[in-house]
Amino acid sequence: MLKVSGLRVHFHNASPERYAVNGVSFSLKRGETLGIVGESGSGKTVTAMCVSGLMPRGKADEEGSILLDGREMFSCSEENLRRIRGQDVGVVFQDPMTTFDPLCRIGRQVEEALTVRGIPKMERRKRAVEAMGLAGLRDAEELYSRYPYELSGGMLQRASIAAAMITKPKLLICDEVTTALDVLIQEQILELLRNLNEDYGMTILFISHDLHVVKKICKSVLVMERGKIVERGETAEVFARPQHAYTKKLIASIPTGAERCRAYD
Ligand SMILES: Nc1ncnc2c1ncn2[C@@H]1O[C@H](COP(=O)(O)OP(=O)(O)OP(=O)(O)O)[C@@H](O)[C@H]1O
Repeated sequence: MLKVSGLRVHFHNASPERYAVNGVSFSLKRGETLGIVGESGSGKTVTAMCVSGLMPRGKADEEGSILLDGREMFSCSEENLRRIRGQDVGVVFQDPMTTFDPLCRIGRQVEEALTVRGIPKMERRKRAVEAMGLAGLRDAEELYSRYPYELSGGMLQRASIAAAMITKPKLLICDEVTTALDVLIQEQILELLRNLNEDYGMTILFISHDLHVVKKICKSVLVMERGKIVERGETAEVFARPQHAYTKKLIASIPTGAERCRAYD
């Protein structure tokens, strides 16, 4: 479904030899869950932005190929990219607090991808309530009319997943979606994503700096360091037998369960 080949990205304001992404290739089959892990600045988000067609125009040189269902993303017009994003690719970001406009009711924002496609109001509302329910928001009908400040961080993240899912995209890209949430809420969001994958066959590209989180949701994983993939494989296998020194370092930096709990005491 997704085939990325020789992706290279160089920001115009970076030094000539510094590539944000430097020769990344991978593919993703329908229904798979693939994680991308790596430290801050390793190129995970830039890779995801290229795949979702969100790279800011005129700021970087991009090379390589990204085929989404056989369609080359790099040759798409801005309008087509917007359509693909609204229809085939859903994206969820780290901070649900900044995803939503504080002055606009939640339901209206969840259904935005349908608004731009000209779907009538009643149909939009019905589908927004459905998507919010699917994302595990109870009383979705009532929450539809609430404002963002009336929802907790976990509820807002569920609402942003609902917004990304409303068009039933083929691919859901999750960029650090649990990072801003506390441990219990993290678990609930991971469970929601697991269900979306298992029950609805949703294909997920899951980006995180935290291998521990990736292990819980992704069947396979790519490890990125300084713009390159240094290791890839089944997540369980990479965990059990990491080959690259950088992967070993990432695994060693994962806090134990007890340490994670203490951090939230
Ligand atoms: N708009 C931009 N302009 C210039 N350089 C950028 C821009 N966005 C990202 N970069 C650079 O690209 C490189 C990769 O960044 P990227 O955001 O993909 O890293 P990351 O692995 O996702 O880390 P983080 O988790 O901190 O976002 C970094 O060196 C970063 O400074």
